[in-house]
Amino acid sequence: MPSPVDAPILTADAMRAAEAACAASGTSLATLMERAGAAVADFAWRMAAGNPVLVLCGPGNNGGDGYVAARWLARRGVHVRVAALAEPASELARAARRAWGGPVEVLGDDLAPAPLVIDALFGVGLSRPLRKDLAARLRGLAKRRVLAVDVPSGVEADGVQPWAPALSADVTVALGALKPAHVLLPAAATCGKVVLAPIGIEAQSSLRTLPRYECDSPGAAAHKFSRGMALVRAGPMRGAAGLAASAVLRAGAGYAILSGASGAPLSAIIAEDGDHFAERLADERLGAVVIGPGYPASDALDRDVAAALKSGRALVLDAAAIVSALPRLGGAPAILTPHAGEFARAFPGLEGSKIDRARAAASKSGAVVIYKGADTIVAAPDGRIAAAWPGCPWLATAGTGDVLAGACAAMLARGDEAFDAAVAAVSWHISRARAIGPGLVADDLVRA
Ligand SMILES: NC(=O)C1=CN([C@@H]2O[C@H](COP(=O)(O)OP(=O)(O)OC[C@H]3O[C@@H](n4cnc5c(N)ncnc54)[C@H](OP(=O)(O)O)[C@@H]3O)[C@@H](O)[C@H]2O)[C@@H](O)CC1
Ligand SMILES: Nc1ncnc2c1ncn2[C@@H]1O[C@H](COP(=O)(O)OP(=O)(O)O)[C@@H](O)[C@H]1O
Ligand SMILES: [K+]
Repeated sequence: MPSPVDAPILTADAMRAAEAACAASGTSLATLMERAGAAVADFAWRMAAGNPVLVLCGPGNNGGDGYVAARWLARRGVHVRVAALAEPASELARAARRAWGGPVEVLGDDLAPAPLVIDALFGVGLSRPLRKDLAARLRGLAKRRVLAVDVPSGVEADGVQPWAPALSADVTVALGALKPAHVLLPAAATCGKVVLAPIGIEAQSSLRTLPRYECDSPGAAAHKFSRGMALVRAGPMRGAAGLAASAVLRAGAGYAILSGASGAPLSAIIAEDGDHFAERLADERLGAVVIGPGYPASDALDRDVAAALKSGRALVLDAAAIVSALPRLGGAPAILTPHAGEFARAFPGLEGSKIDRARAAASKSGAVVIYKGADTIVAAPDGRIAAAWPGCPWLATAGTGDVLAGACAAMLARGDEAFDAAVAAVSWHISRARAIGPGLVADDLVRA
């Protein structure tokens, strides 16, 4: 289910800093917790639809949010029970429990379930995986509707550790901002629908979810060259380059040239056999060049990559062209589009979450990196990052990456700077895939 659009994503440390800044500017943490619990209660009230609710509270402030939510639900007439894993360990959580004032059951093996379970056991403060006995007890509550407070308990918020929650959520209420775990696998797949409760925190972040894709119509005075010209270099597997060239046109550029192929899937593409690549690279109207789709590592690829780099054009480098170009990029405007295998070859030894690794790759290469996959991350060398979860799983089929490379070139040729072009291309790709849905093959993405 789509995440909130263009929403801030904060790590646990950044969240704590935002929380502290909020406190320093006069909004107490107790107020934030009150807002958080009230927001959770609001979503829970709608989800429960009149049915009883069971709130599971942990020892920290995530548990504190749970006690507050229970109080608000009871006030709205919901039949709500609370079960605690342990005594509250923070002053805020203790106060929230006192204010709840109702009975607190023990989260033991014999705990009776309820149609809606609110998971307020652990949030961003989780410091280790869930104990096996607790995980087993929680699994006994599965098959109920689950609303997770901030993150499903057991998930590490920064998305570095692959720890699994015992209960997958139907809805996760992200407090103040999204966390990396909401947009990175494996955790993201356990969050269900993620909704954002702003709670009044100033959540500034250069790490955000994808904006909505918006396609501007060409201006009334547009012509094919003003809409942008892109050149796709074909390797031995012509079909891949043909998909990329088709995507150049479908994603909104006005003119596509396929160099090194005698035919193209669309008649509108200028297909050129023979060696006119260098000549085309010199065309002043050229806005972007794609190399890599269907072009395995070879001396010929290295020569073409070198020529493209020398031309100073904005480049989209896919597959083997990424490793070929990397040592020679030198700050040239470029978008790299590696999938996981290509990323590991191009950027070995990086650590941290997928976001951390994408950020490091962009900073190291000086290029915009689209680290593809079900949880695609777009990273710019200046630190801007866009997270594309959830994508469209129907894209897991051959040739869709070639289409994405062509779409990147279209956005560059239309005049976007590299990060904006990459973000627009990823949004275009996913929105198109969603519109097609079941049975999608890569060619469908570039049909009318
Ligand atoms: N940011 C904001 O603006 C706001 C944040 N708010 C809320 O606060 C949440 C963060 O609260 P938090 O920092 O108190 O941490 P939390 O997640 O409750 O857990 C820490 C406790 O769990 C324990 N513990 C850890 N791992 C464990 C394990 N595997 N198994 C067992 N125990 C384990 C740990 O103990 P220890 O590690 O010391 O043993 C400690 O006692 C945040 O997610 C949001 O819901 C809102 O209230 C208001 C605005
Ligand atoms: N499970 C998935 N869910 C969403 N998107 C996916 C999934 N698997 C792959 N994709 C997307 O599909 C595309 C596949 O690209 P790639 O692996 O390069 O394929 P190819 O080289 O065959 O074109 C990428 O844009 C990737 O993000
Ligand atoms: K939780």
